[in-house]
Amino acid sequence: MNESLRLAVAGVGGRMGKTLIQAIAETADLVLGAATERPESPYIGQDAGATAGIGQLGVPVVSDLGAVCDRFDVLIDFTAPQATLAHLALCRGAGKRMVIGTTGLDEAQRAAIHEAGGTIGIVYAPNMSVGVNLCLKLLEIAARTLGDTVDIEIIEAHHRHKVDAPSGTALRMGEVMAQALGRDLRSVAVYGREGHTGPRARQTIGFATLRAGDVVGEHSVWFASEGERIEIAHKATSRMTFAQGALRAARWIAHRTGCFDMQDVLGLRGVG
Ligand SMILES: NC(=O)C1=CN([C@@H]2O[C@H](COP(=O)(O)OP(=O)(O)OC[C@H]3O[C@@H](n4cnc5c(N)ncnc54)[C@H](OP(=O)(O)O)[C@@H]3O)[C@@H](O)[C@H]2O)C=CC1
Ligand SMILES: O=C(O)C1=N[C@H](C(=O)O)C[C@H](O)C1
Repeated sequence: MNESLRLAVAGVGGRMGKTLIQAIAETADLVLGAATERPESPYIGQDAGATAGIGQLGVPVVSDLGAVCDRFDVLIDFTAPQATLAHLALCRGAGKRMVIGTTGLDEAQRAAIHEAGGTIGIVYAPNMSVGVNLCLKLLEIAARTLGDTVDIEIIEAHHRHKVDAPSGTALRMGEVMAQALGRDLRSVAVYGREGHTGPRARQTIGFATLRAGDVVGEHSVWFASEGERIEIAHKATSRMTFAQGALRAARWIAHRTGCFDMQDVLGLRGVG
């Protein structure tokens, strides 16, 4: 009989951390081996199941990931950039695989993750939902087909607690479309407009950010020309969709080395 894949979840007190604990507890082939939080967190010492509101799982929340490295095979990390980088160093040293969902990382931090893929297996994606990853493929095809005949605008909305903007997903959407169009996102991105902006330049890719209430995550891309507009949109209504994607990624990376994203996990790379 196959042994269960042992997972660790970092940031169990967070919105995604709690959802991940619930998802793992409902899954037969995966087992929670370790759970972490910040040293100052009130959840330290509590049972991870209690933290997630599902009763006892027999896994205490600890602050030192290094001390529990022998209890898991894959770490799932939806925390914050600095925490993720610290966890990356530990997992690299201990030869543990990672699924990273944290957004808001700078270029150097992203490069460090890709570099660690030379040693361990990592799935790193700003959005783990199947729907969003399918949308990324549709956006690539739409951008390639419509080319310079349309204005492209990305609109995203999230809950009031989100700390980074634009969302990691919106930025990835911009990267995918810029690449399909042979543009460099760093030179064509426009992050909001104010005052006398002048008319819009065709090559630009605009970003608009909304933060309000409890919105889980919504992304919509406009391809607009004179006389018509195409919209490709995705609305997440439950964080469980991200958690299920992360578990799928954990199973997929369990026996691989290298840095991948959800396009690889879902077999979408090179499609279209
Ligand atoms: N890729 C994807 O599909 C998705 C990505 N995300 C991203 O995931 C990240 C987390 O989102 P969300 O759950 O909403 O955020 P939360 O702020 O609710 O959760 C993050 C948790 O990580 C904890 N944390 C911070 N530092 C450490 C540390 N050193 N060790 C352990 N835990 C730590 C935080 O503790 P404290 O609050 O005490 O600081 C908090 O409990 C964000 O970057 C978000 O954009 C979110 C959803 C989907
Ligand atoms: O912070 C969130 O909540 C989310 N963050 C991700 C992002 O920045 O793209 C993904 C998802 O939309 C939810």
